[in-house]
Amino acid sequence: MFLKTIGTIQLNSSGNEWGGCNKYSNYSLQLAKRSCMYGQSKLHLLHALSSHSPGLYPLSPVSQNTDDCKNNTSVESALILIRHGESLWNEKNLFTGCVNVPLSKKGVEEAVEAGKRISNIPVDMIYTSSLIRAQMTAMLAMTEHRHKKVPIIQHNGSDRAKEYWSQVSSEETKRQSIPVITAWELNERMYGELQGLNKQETAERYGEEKVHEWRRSYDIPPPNGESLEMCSQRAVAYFREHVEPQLQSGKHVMVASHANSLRSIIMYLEKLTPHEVTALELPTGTPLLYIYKGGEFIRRGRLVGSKEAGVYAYTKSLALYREKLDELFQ
Ligand SMILES: O=C(O)[C@@H](CO)OP(=O)(O)O
Repeated sequence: MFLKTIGTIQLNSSGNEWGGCNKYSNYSLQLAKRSCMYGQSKLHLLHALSSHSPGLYPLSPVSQNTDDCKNNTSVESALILIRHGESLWNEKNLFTGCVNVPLSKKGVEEAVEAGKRISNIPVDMIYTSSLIRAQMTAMLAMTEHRHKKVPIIQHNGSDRAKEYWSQVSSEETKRQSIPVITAWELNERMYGELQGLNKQETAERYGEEKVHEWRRSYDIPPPNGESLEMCSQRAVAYFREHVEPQLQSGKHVMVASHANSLRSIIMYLEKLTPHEVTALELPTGTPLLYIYKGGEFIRRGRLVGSKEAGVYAYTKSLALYREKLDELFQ
């Protein structure tokens, strides 16, 4: 039912005007253009694109007044959600959960392909789970981004690691970087005693219905594992506490995560019921784009589609961003 809903979404390219931080960005671009006219290098234009969101790196504190931020309809930011590409255990049809399995060759190709689809969408910050398949996906996708910023995984082992090991001493290098935050809260649901078992064999042993219940019901956990509801309690809480404030401050964010952690986040974004979420399936390596504005998340484009244009309907501001990339990197 959910997929059907997605399929009927009306694509609208004449959408929302970008404001807030993006006005800042447009202003920077105008300044940069003027600098170019006066014979200075294209580097200025690059600076302007880099400062799309001011105070990007190190992470700037966002407003404490969440209600003000939420209601601020002049701020509009992009949120990309992406499930990792196929992993070596997806390939073997094994329950994976929190086991830290890398991408398969096909998964690597899916991540690169996903990167092409989002290559014209601004990305200021990346959040991934602590699992390598999500991190590989994000890193590989960013190799295709036209802006060519460098994603830098932030150390998070200790306060010293956070503050000292991740230091970068050049402002220009910082501007050309994208901070990547890893969080265990975005990990795949813990599949308990099913981890490492073959999905088909498990269905034959316990019955299709039981296994489907473990895999897709909202509140029934697999043996000694997490239900979607339990997974959602940590993943959605993390999203609300860490990702949403960045969007509210005008930053464009990509979240690379997993089938079930993302199902729970999408359930929250789209206000799905526990019944509706049971029908939500996310293919590997397929990015989804949302626009955040005035406390609302608006999905742009469809869940499936082989071409960038088929996946995303650009807002005016996204189109402007793309135009500037064209100018820079033709
Ligand atoms: O094995 C897993 O970790 C997940 C995602 O691949 O499987 P399922 O589709 O059963 O939620």
